[in-house]
Amino acid sequence: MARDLAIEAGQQLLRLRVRSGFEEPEVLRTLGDRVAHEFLFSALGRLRPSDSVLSEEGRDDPARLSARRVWIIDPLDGTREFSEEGRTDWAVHVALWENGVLAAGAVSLPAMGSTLSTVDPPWFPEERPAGQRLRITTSRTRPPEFVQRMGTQLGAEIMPMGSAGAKICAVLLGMADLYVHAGGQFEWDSAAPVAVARAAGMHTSRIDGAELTYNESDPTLPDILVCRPELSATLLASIRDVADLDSADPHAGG
Ligand SMILES: Nc1ncnc2c1ncn2[C@@H]1O[C@H](COP(=O)(O)O)[C@@H](OP(=O)(O)O)[C@H]1O
Ligand SMILES: [Mg+2]
Repeated sequence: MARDLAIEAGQQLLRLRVRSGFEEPEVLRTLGDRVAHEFLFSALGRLRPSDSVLSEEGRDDPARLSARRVWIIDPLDGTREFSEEGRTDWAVHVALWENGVLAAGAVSLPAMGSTLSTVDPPWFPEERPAGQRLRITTSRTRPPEFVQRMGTQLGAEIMPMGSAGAKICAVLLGMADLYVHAGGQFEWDSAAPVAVARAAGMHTSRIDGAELTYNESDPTLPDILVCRPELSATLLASIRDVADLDSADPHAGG
């Protein structure tokens, strides 16, 4: 169901882009957030009336804190990129949190014509090609301040991209080796792609190695590392070297 809903919301967003054009990016961004949220929120209300919903675009209903099942959705992740003609790095995220764990999730990448989900998580090759440089994907507009130092230390290539979901899918599809973010983010930015990444066997954690947890009373989740499992120890050590983890402000936004 998460996958079907993410696909349908994505189709609506593609049609909206065609109808509106790109002359007024701010209007397109506002409409995109609203159209996708309204579709998902009403579909979940109809299909799963007893469940709670935590959405980037909705009011935070405190009932979710005592609910057994909570849908954590980002109706349009990569809103900025959605409003730029020709860009494909935006996504729809639908995740189900159940009794403390992410039970299911789907990320649709409508402009790429693809959807990744926990139903059939992508397979990734057991080994990276020998001698290949590491590829770090990170935010186009708000990369962590330490990412250039990390790249230098690891001799890695930096691949800026929009949307947390699109970046995690890039790692899952072998287009990048890791996604790192710090400085601010929310549960809806990562819940669905992290569900898929875990199902595929990827490492997912905070940048200090702590577990990512969802449906917390404060939905901020400011930093994340997603990578191939065999890289996690090296990457967490590199982040410890180049980032000032003690001064990281968990409530930084922007
Ligand atoms: N410093 C920050 N504070 C709050 N949210 C942030 C952030 N940096 C990134 N994000 C959010 O994380 C998502 C991916 O960001 P990016 O494209 O820069 O990698 C975006 O979601 P939305 O597009 O749903 O708003 C963006 O708003
Ligand atoms: Mg988002």
